[in-house]
Amino acid sequence: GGRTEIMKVFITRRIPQEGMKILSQAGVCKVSLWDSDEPVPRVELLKGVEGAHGLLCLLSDKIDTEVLDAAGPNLKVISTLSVGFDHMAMDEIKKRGVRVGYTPDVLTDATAELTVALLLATARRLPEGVVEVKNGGWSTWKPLWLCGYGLSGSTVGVIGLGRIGMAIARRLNPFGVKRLLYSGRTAKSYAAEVEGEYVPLDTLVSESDFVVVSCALTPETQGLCNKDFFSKMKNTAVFINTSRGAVVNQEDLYQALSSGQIACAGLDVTTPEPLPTDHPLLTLKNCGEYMETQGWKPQTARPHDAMHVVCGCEASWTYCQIL
Ligand SMILES: O=C(O)C(=O)CO
Repeated sequence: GGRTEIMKVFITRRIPQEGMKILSQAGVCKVSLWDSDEPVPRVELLKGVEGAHGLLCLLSDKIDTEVLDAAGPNLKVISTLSVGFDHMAMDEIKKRGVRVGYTPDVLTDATAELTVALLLATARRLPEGVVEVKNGGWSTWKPLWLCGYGLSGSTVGVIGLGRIGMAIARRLNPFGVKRLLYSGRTAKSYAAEVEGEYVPLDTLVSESDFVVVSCALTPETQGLCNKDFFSKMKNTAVFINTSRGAVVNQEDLYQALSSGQIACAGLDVTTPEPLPTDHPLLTLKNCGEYMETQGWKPQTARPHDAMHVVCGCEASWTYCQIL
């Protein structure tokens, strides 16, 4: 047999043993890694990739021209342990003939479950309820206190009906959603399964009671949710983002929440992540990164919503029927 060229592989974080085993059993890799649960510092990344044939990176590593230059001409393949790949300069990587691997689908169910959890928690004001139970704010049951927003009979708008958007739509529909709108670059044939209506973004934003962002971060979606966007939303609308922080202009979101332009927001993603603990968004009761509103106005709740109170064990109350 011929000589086997030894491939230098740099890994930017401590990864599961199974992954390390695959690389070592291949018998052709000389692996070095940043052996920590914390992101590799930039200088160490630049040093670590030097002469590497392969790079295994994470979301937190910006893979740009500088990193590619530092790696040099050996570099053949980059794998990212992530679903998103907005942290990588794809054009530059392709130009250099470097192949890219990623891990689509591993987080589809998890992200969809998290999105539903975040949506329900935000709309039903769970974190606020927990705080009120613990701090004694819950004095007695009050019909108009901590009113929330209901999915039943609502219009849900999904921005980006990809794998994750579809998984979210499938899970939300059984809650009695009346209309499922979606927007994106193209209409999707598979949207029929969730009775999704392909609409222009403006229509989605102005007609939805829940706006769910599940698109990729691209130059087109960067800062998509801005002042203009929030100004078109209903005052009673709930905003949920589980995509990327940079899809949202956070100053504009803060204004929309603090002025009562929109009802509340649940954020799984922010810029930066996590937000500094003194960030204005974290001062709002109507913003969950979980965060609900100083600007909350019971009179803006739709009638059936005023009938639902979430606080401690008290889950709901409906109009009395005459028996
Ligand atoms: O894998 C990704 O893209 C993620 O956002 C993980 O949180």
